[in-house]
Amino acid sequence: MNLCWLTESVMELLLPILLGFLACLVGGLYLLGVFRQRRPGEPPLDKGLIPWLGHVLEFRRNTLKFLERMEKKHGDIFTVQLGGFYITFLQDPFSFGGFVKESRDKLDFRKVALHLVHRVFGYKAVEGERRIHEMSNNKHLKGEGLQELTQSFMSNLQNMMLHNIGSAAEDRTWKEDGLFRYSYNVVFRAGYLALFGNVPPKSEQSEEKAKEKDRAESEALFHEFRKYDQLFPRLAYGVLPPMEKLAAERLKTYFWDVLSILKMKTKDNISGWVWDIQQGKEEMGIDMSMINRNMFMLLSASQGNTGPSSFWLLLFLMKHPEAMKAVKEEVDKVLKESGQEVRPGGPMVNLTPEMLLKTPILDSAVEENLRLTAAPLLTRAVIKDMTFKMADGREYLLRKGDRIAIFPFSSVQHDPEIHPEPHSFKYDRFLNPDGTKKTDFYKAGKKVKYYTMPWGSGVSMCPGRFFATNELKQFVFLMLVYFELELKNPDEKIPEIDLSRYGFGTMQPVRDVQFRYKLRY
Ligand code: HEM
Repeated sequence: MNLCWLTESVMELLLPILLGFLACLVGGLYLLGVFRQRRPGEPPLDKGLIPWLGHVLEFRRNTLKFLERMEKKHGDIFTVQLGGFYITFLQDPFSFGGFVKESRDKLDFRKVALHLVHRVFGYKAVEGERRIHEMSNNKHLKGEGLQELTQSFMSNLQNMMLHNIGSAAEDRTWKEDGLFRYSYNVVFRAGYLALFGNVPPKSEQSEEKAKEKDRAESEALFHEFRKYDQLFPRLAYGVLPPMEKLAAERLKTYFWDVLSILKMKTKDNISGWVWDIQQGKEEMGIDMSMINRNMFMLLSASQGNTGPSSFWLLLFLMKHPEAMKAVKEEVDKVLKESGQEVRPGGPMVNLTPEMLLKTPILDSAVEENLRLTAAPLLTRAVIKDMTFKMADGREYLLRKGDRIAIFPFSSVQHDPEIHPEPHSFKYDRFLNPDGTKKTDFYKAGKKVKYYTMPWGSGVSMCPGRFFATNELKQFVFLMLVYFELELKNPDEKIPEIDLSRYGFGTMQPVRDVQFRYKLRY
């Protein structure tokens, strides 16, 4: 009798614990994705062998190869498990319209972006702030605002590239540098100064001193930025080891301080783009420390891709003499028509926004360069259960809480049907025989609307694309009109790309390439 009572009491005590344990186990298995099955009407599901992680290791190792493998296995739409997320990849470019144009209440870009910017920049976005960005983007990264910014980039570029040219005999000797280091350094610093402002001169005589300070401060900033840049992909994936996590925290604090509102308000020539965003946020009552973090985001978005892109562009031109010849002839012609020339002791060449409109060959080379090296992953959160319609009429169910993504680098930019010999740099790929811009590209006999997407598309399309294009063109233009360039080893192969950066914009090389330059005249 007593024993029975004891057993009953123990059971009474244990049952809730057992049930709790069971619930945790089921919940845990659920989170690990063990119960997830493909439902009728959904795209093929591939969870991978490792619970919760799914395919994330292979995906991170080489996104391009992984997606090619999945496409071969499942076709042009499939869902894979990646670190706890279920992401549907859409590989059919004809169906991109449904991704790009779908309303925000079904497919939302913001949700994905907010998660990333919090992890990478420590920034928490505030309801209603997007309007401030949109207004500033429209006013300062297009039209007249863009012209002003382009002009400001030009004078800062001259300061970075040409400050030490004079009549010294040294100018006529070859200088050697790493092409990646040189291009990224110069374009980053000129872009940063154009957007975030210059050190103000204290008197007439000290203008040169102020320029010198601009060079020194921007050099220090670039140095720290490169450290952050190298941590970036692993920081974004949340896989930094503890020591590097500490280093990333230290770097974040450095940038929040250097780019802080207080420091910035001591500068001259702050761009309208940065100023309006900062003012708009102050007026909204957003905390100063958050605005400082936002400034770091703007620095990273605006400077993280343009420098690496300028490196690839110069390298491709140097490796392809026929392209170099065509671009050189074009820039020399535009310079001559503007009535300017490069001569010893003469005024610096000023490349105006009007001159930048007269370079179709360089435009095509820039576009081709981005096709080969810009590899963003475009992702949207699925906000509610929905049906996704493919261009050929197939329909697939997408689940609330999942994500959908496109990786145009593989699905269009390297598709041999759309771009024959997709791994080759063909400077005139985006030129019609009559010299106008080529926009007609075909797959299976049908015209492809999204034939290259270095800037993303739709709501999240890069607002800085016109400025970035101008920056690339200005940099190459000055390099070609002022300098003779050559690779230290003309037979050197184009370096492989660092695969860990797939998905984060412009790719970087695994190693630098040495080059030499000296004044042309
Ligand atoms: C070659 C240079 C550049 C490339 C390849 C590039 C590419 C991109 C891409 C692919 C995205 C969005 C991707 C997505 O949908 O998630 C983006 C976003 C952005 N870019 Fe750029 N970009 C470049 C230069 C610039 C410059 C110079 C600026 C500013 C002056 C800039 C400002 C931004 C901003 C603010 C965003 C975020 C937009 C948003 O939140 O909606 N970018 N960029």
